[in-house]
Amino acid sequence: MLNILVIGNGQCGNRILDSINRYALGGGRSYGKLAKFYSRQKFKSHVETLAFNTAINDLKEMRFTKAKDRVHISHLHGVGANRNIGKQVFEEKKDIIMRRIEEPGNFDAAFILSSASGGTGSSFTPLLIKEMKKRYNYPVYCILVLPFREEGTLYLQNTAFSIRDIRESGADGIILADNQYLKNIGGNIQEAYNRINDMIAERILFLLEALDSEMMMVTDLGDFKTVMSGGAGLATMGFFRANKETPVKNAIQNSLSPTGLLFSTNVYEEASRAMVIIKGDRKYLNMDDISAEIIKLSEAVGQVFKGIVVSAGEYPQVLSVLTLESANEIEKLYDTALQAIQQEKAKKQKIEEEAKLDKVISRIKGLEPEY
Ligand SMILES: Nc1nc2c(ncn2[C@@H]2O[C@H](COP(=O)(O)OP(=O)(O)OP(=O)(O)O)[C@@H](O)[C@H]2O)c(=O)[nH]1
Repeated sequence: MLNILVIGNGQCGNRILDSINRYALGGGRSYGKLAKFYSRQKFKSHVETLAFNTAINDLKEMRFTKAKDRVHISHLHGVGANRNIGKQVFEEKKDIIMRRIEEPGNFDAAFILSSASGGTGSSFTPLLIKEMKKRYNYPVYCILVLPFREEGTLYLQNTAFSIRDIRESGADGIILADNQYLKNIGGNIQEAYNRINDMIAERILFLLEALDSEMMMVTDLGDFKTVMSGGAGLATMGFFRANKETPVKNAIQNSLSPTGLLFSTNVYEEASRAMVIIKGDRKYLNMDDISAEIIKLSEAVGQVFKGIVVSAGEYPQVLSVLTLESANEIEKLYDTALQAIQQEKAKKQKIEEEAKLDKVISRIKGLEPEY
């Protein structure tokens, strides 16, 4: 049995973690009130979850995560998208945070969930990973949510710097989910968040379950590590749940297409290594079709690990994990972020100039005009 630690940092990270716990408790949102009392989760692995936040209200909003797993790192009501303050708070409260991570014992792997663009999550995450990599020798993966591009200059510049910081933190890989890419999901903003969070949660839970399953064709944590160590340190995930009419080869294709992916990429051009896990009843798993799809992918990508989990009565479900050697979308995001940084810099200069003007004007302080 695998020992897994899942941490959610900041509001976005907390909410995705809560969605994971909701699924693990059996689904429906109405389960929430009971979570605090009947917190027996249906994880196959031994999974510990922890939520960190500077804003107590974000932690209170969680409904499916045990109260003892929600850790308030007190600092006003959040750090207001300021990563410098976030970093300072982390350093001040590092001992409390690391003690909480230490408590449940050792792990086989950890996953840290966060937005790239807010203040708390995006500043805590790289520092936390750095600290964990210093102390423990298990892999630490980050699941990073990119902002809607119209959310403003501060969020864009935070994204550019937090991706850089996480890459430099020693993280064993960054799995990207992009709000902008997933925004067509429909509904108002809260519904869109919930659905995006559920998509991420579903993929993580499927991955954890599969890595801890008896497989007909085996992929394990070792293969996952190999996949994640490929490419440029960035990855994404795809998933597709077939119905009776969907042949398994279409389910595989869909998990690799915009229908299933969490981030905009052409996997046949940008992926560097992949893992494809297929679960379902034997009668739906046509091995020739599966092999043909995997060969097609490995001809484009290079190394593809294939796992098959037999599950009686189920239509095929396919999870793909892909590391990327290039990411056109990230290049575009950095172009926009660069403009945002320059805009913020120009604004600051203007404020400084105005301050100079204040000084000039203050020279007549206490004086009256003489006529
Ligand atoms: N997918 C998804 N994105 C979210 C959610 N909540 C916030 N975000 C995104 O996260 C970014 C803001 O980061 P937050 O996680 O709210 O910020 P924080 O880490 O709590 O930091 P501060 O509030 O500044 O202290 C924005 O780009 C939002 O679009 C959510 O529930 N789901």
